Amino acid sequence: MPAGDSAAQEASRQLALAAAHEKAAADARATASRYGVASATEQRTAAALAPLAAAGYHLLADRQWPGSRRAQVDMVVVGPGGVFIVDTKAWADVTIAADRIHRGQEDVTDDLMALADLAYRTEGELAEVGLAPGEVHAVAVLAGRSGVDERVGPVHVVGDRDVLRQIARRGSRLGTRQVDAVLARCLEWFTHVAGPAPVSTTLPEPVLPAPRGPVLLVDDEPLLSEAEVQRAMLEGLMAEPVEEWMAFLHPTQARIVRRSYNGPARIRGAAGTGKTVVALHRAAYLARTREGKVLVTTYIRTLPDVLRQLLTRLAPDVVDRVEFAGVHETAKRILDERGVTHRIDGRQIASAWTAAWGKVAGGSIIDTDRHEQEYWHDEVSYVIKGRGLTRWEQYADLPRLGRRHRLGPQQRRVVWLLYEAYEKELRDRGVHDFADQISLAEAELRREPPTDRYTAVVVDEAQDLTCVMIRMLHAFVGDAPDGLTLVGDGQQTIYPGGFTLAEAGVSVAGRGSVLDVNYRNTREILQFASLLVKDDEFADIEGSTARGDRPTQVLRSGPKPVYVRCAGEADRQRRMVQRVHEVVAEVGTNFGDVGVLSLSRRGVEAATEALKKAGVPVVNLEKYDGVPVNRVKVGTIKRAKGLEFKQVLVVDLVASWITEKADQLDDVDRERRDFRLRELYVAMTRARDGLWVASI
Ligand SMILES: Nc1ncnc2c1ncn2[C@@H]1O[C@H](COP(=O)(O)OP(=O)(O)OP(=O)(O)O)[C@@H](O)[C@H]1O
Repeated sequence: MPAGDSAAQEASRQLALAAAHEKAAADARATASRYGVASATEQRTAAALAPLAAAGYHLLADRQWPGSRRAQVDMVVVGPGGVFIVDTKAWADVTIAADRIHRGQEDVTDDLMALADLAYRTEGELAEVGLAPGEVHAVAVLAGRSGVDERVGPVHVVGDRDVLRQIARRGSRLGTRQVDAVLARCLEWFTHVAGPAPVSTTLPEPVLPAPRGPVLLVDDEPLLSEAEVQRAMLEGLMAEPVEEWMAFLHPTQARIVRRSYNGPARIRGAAGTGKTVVALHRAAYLARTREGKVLVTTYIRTLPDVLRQLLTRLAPDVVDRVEFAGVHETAKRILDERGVTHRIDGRQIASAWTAAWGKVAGGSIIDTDRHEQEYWHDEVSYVIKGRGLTRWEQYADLPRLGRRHRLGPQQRRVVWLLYEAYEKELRDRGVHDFADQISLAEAELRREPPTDRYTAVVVDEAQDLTCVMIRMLHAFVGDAPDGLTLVGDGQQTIYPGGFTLAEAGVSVAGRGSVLDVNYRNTREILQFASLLVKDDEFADIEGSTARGDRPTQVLRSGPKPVYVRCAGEADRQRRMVQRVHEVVAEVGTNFGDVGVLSLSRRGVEAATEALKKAGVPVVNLEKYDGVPVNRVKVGTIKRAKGLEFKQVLVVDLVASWITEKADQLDDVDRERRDFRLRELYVAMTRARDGLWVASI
């Protein structure tokens, strides 16, 4: 090869090398400038958050992005207000609209979704120590901005002047013990970044100029004045602390809240095991993670108000995406929206029943002194209408689940005639009863299925619902994943009309979860109440005859329940008033912590009168909506479903109800006894600390 050729080759090699160096230099400069901005803005966020350390927060910096070898999390903040995964963005020209975020023309929403995904995975990790999912927050901080308070999906977008206030205002949701548990888990989950990535030595290291001091702020403006910092911190300190269960759960509960069920699911557990707690957290979780509204419903009309109050404190961010309504209210809304006329008129309904009874049943073989008319009314309302029966053949040999008193063909025939007559009387008066309201709504939803009215339906105290009610609620969501969640306890079944989910067209096979730690009652109260139902069997909605779930753990203990045998009604009222005065004299117990419960309305009236006469402030449970009020709550046991009180007084027991032997009773009395004892069991398990039962 001629010498000139090799010189030319070497020259071009050198030129190529020089070009490679130039390119490497340009790349390094670009990276450096990115790091420069990032570190300056991150430092600014860190400076903004620093005052949180004085309020029990831990600021974790330089943490690895779990699951990624290179990416880092700017800052993880763990403290009384929960866990915040903070990512600072040095983005100019940011606009947020319709759940998307743009940087100039560029849609950078996906960038934030990576943060959302990390928060979601972190929720799962921290559920293992019991942290409720709503306590993990993804926060994107816009450097140099203030007055920003937006959401892009699950990510909270704030300015760096706002971030302190946004975190501090969460207040005190976790105690020190819980913060420690969460922190320990976070330190494992977000590992410390070991050191810088190895540097390639192919190119000679450049000689760097001496540093001219750290770059701390993007601009010279101070981030927040001392007064602003104090104001932000004070807001958090003034916020009322939430109850423990609102932020911290048993790991089993936390896992169930987030569990994905590929269709309708059932969550069961004995009284006081946190079913309502899980139902509320799950509703919030579903509202947070899905588009659309979540319905929380139950049979008792007044309970949804109480649940709404709780969710307002538990998950204020999503409370407006969760609808609370009793099943009848839900049916009414559908009928009103769809223009289906229906008229409910209590007086007309009662008169239709009386007329039908008089025409068909009075003096017949079902009109005996073994049953009050109420029994047959329940047979029509719950067993026939509740199960949606419209043809005699359906009823003729129907297994009447949960109703022990067997009916022969003749009796059934009369019951059916009574039903027919009652329906005619209702129609003649132009009215519907409450069971009609449900079946009309169910038929309407079947006729024209709703497209996206609710993304999920969560039913609390599901054992109280009739078959048609379940069908109606199922129609909202069908078998969609996580669509229908039924939460309840068959042991607390106090209405007749048992049915199986198969009959309602719902399958929860393989999608069941059980809670088994009692958080509410003391061991002593639970032992006392459980005696009532120790040999009880009930028709379970999953199709078997079941015995109640028993908690494997009862966390609290306290004084033994008090059972008093009174000389008569007057003596009972006197002792009841005395007991109320005794318990409110205890430290930490007020009138508002006391529930006086009765099987009958008559018992409620008598107790109310006696308490009022003694100057004790009372509120009827029918009027109680969960807003704390310092009055003794008086009501029927049915109204007390799902509620709890520090002190419970059960005021209209008859001694023989407890002592009578089940095997010495016939079917009629046995059935009556089963329902009565289950109802008393519900009453007694409302008590957290103290139980007082009076009989005559
Ligand atoms: N993880 C928890 N930590 C602390 N308290 C809890 C927890 N879970 C539940 N509780 C408390 O236990 C009590 C019972 O909870 P909840 O009302 O949800 O039970 P439930 O199973 O729905 O009861 P029931 O069926 O008898 O109505 C409530 O006071 C609740 O706050």
